[in-house]
Amino acid sequence: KTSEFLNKYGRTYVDYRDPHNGVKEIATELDQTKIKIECVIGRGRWCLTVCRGKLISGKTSIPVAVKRLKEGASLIDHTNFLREACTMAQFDHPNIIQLKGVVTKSKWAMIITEFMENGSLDKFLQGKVNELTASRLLEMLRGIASGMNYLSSIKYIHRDLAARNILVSSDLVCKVSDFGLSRTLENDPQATYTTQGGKIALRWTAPECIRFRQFTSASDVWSYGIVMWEVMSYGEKPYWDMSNEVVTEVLEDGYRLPAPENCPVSIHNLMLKCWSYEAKRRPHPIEIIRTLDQFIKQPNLLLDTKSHDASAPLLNPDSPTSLNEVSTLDEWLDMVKLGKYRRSFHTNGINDLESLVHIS
Ligand SMILES: Cc1ccc(-c2c(C)sc(NC(=O)CCCC(=O)O)c2C(N)=O)cc1C
Repeated sequence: KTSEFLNKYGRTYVDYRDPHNGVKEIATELDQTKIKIECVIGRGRWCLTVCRGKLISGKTSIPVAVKRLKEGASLIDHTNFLREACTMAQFDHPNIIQLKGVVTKSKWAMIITEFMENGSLDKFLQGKVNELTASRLLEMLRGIASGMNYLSSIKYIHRDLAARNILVSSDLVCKVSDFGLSRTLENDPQATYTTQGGKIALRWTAPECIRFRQFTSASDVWSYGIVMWEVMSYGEKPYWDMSNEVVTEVLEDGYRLPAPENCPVSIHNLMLKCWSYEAKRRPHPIEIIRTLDQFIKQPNLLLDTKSHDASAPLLNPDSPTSLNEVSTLDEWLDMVKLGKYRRSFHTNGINDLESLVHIS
């Protein structure tokens, strides 16, 4: 059905304005009696649950995940819910979560997908700190880049690429998830309101989206760069406990996240390219795939100097940072234009050059 649809409409994505009708056209209506719910694995808003279950077909059954929406849910919840199904039904790629079908003819509306045993990527990595090889991490990143490239090829802009919205299968294949909702970001706990009233996950969002709401596939590439940083730092929170205001300021001043601990400089350089202020200077997803393929096939290319400490201050790749040229911390802060963050350094116990040298 999906391939017919995409052939009929070409490789472009269709944004269903009325998913209540669209879902019948594009998604497979499953027989509710063939879905056996086993347990709840997650809860969204009061009306939404995510369950593990089995989809029975003939004598066999396959593990599935089931998002269920209660009958009493609002029209907006129902519309968002079915929009996610309409969106997923149009995708067909190994790194995009696969829709098995929907149930719309019961008191619970359901979206049924493949079961992703290892759950969300951020939590998976937080439980595996320093346990995965660099090539495994790069393979995961390559899969996500491949999924992002596919979305870009059918003109779908995700708007909320983040490790929390990537799912991990039992064999560690990463798949992009969380569609439909990314139109509104309503349910993303990391999303906050901008001064103009929009809702975005600021730490993952390109500057032009924050300032002008200009979401494009190039702004998805910025978010992908943050996902790269999350993966290489095993699920660390981007910009740590810096406030959203300070994050916005440091980015405008040209600062970027430093390389995570043990992250090869060449991988960090790829992140920095994804964080080019100008959208047109960011790499196309296909370039990202080719670069990662090179590093996976020739790991010796990664034997460049590794970053030795994750707590180094945010990098401004264009400014001098030599400590030989100053005699006090305040002089150094002014030299690297970090004077306005003096308080943050002091509250974090960095009061003199000695303590600064220690962290860097
Ligand atoms: C439409 C859709 C999108 C995503 C999912 C989904 C989650 C939101 S979370 C999870 N899988 C896990 O968390 C695995 C947990 C393992 C365990 O605790 O036993 C999935 C998923 N697809 O597997 C679900 C749907 C329906």
